[in-house]
Amino acid sequence: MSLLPAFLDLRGARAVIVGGGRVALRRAHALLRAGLSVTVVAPEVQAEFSGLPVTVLARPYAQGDLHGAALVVAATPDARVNAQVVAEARAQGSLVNDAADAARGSLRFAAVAEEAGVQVAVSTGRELPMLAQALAQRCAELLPTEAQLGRWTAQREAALTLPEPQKHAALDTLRADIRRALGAA
Ligand SMILES: C[C@@]1(CC(=O)O)c2cc3[nH]c(cc4nc(cc5[nH]c(cc(n2)[C@H]1CCC(=O)O)[C@@](C)(CC(=O)O)[C@@H]5CCC(=O)O)C(CC(=O)O)=C4CCC(=O)O)c(CCC(=O)O)c3CC(=O)O
Ligand SMILES: NC(=O)C1=CN([C@@H]2O[C@H](COP(=O)(O)OP(=O)(O)OC[C@H]3O[C@@H](n4cnc5c(N)ncnc54)[C@H](O)[C@@H]3O)[C@@H](O)[C@H]2O)C=CC1
Repeated sequence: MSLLPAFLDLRGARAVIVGGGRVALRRAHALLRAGLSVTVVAPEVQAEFSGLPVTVLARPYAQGDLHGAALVVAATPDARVNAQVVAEARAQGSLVNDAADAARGSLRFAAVAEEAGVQVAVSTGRELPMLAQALAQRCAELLPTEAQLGRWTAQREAALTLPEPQKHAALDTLRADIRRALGAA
């Protein structure tokens, strides 16, 4: 069995992060980049949170804090608290990540390479973040520039307006150009 590789559009959805440490901060950045509205619940939060557009509830997690959250992250060092968060999230049908024990949650975070909307996300299917990061870094070296993406997109759109068999030929040429640029056989 493998995980479902998918990219979620959760713009505007509510996310709750329980815990305010280094891991919570990384998760907050990822969720904000994806347009979610983030609330952090933790008695103490990293100073960097004050510069982010997040709502901070400066207290320990309590049952009910996850109400209305489409996505939940449990990122405290206390396995019992994380388990309560995962249970509440699952009971209300939210996606949930347990930062200390990924197998308990329904969502794992990936290492990501990104350029102008092209995203390559790596999961190792286990807990080997250094491999995920190294793979994402290699992928980042292959990502086309925004200008190149613009040219290829325009080329494809122009090809789609052609009648057959010119359309087919133009798409084949573009496919070959892209594969050559990326060093794909
Ligand atoms: C299962 C998973 C969590 C999930 O997604 O549910 C997980 C688990 C664990 N990570 C640990 C440690 C660290 N992880 C990082 C960094 C990243 N970790 C990420 C993903 C994942 N980490 C998921 C699996 C990914 C996969 O393998 O496919 C990345 C890719 C994405 C992200 O977190 O945003 C992100 C790079 C972000 C970037 O580069 O931007 C650093 C910092 C660093 O390296 O700089 C450290 C500290 C150094 C170290 O200890 O290595 C520990 C030990 C904890 C302990 O000490 O107890 C566990 C738990 C365990 O292994 O039990
Ligand atoms: N997935 C990953 O990449 C990694 C996961 N981890 C795991 O994630 C957990 C958190 O790691 P860090 O962020 O480094 O920890 P940290 O020690 O920097 O921060 C812990 C945070 O949890 C908060 N907290 C403690 N009890 C709480 C409660 N009852 N309710 C709400 N908040 C509470 C603290 O106030 C603090 O903000 C660790 O247990 C570790 O096992 C650690 C490193 C990487």
